[in-house]
Amino acid sequence: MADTKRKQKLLIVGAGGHAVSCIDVVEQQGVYDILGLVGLPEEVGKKVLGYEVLGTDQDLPYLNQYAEAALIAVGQIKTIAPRREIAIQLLELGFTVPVVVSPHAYVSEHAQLGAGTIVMHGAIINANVRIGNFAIINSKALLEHDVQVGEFCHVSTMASINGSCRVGDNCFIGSQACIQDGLIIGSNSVIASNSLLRKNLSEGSSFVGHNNSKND
Ligand SMILES: CC(=O)SCCNC(=O)CCNC(=O)[C@H](O)C(C)(C)COP(=O)(O)OP(=O)(O)OC[C@H]1O[C@@H](n2cnc3c(N)ncnc32)[C@H](O)[C@@H]1OP(=O)(O)O
Repeated sequence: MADTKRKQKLLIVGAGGHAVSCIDVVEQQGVYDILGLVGLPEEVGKKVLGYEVLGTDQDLPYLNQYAEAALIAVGQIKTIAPRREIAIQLLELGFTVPVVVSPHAYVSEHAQLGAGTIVMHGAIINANVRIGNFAIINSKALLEHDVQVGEFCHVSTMASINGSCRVGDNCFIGSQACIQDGLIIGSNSVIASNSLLRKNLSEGSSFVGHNNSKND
């Protein structure tokens, strides 16, 4: 018998590069039908991978009639402000904010993912990992056993967060950064791509390079 179960409609909020990657993950996951995107005024009408930018964030109340769920697909490097503002708006309007996980990622059954979080292709999330709401776990990122990552964090492509690390809220971990096991990274920190972190970081830190020496 044909599968008549209707897929839930999902709105993609954001229409740039990160949105392109998010669409691919949503399509591969196969759980939602993408209604379209929300973008900047100058992006309205353009198509991204065949999906139309239907309006701006001003149109979210209207679009909510046609899509129950929404995914924030605005990227995040130096500031989380746009993602946080959109999250507040979506929750106030009553959108559901699902967890989106690529079928090409490995997520342990013993891991917990917060609402609105996306896990992209090739990521590995090992046992006992806990991730907060609205995080981006980008392609091929590795979160090892017992890691905790707060809300609104972006763990970028191929970054490695080793066992038992604790990352606060609103952090950016750049592409291919490596965090030694057991470290604590304070909230609102930015770690540049390719960095090697061997010591804790206090809240609001900006870190570039390698802190190899005990005297750093
Ligand atoms: C799928 C995706 O695309 S996800 C996105 C993936 N992208 C990334 O991971 C890259 C993210 N960006 C970074 O890591 C940036 O370096 C940031 C955000 C930490 C800092 O950016 P900015 O504030 O613009 O700093 P800027 O690029 O001007 O560099 C400042 C200085 O630090 C140096 N620097 C910056 N990044 C690095 C790095 N990763 N390693 C070594 N040195 C660096 C620069 O050479 C520059 O040095 P100078 O002042 O002597 O010239």
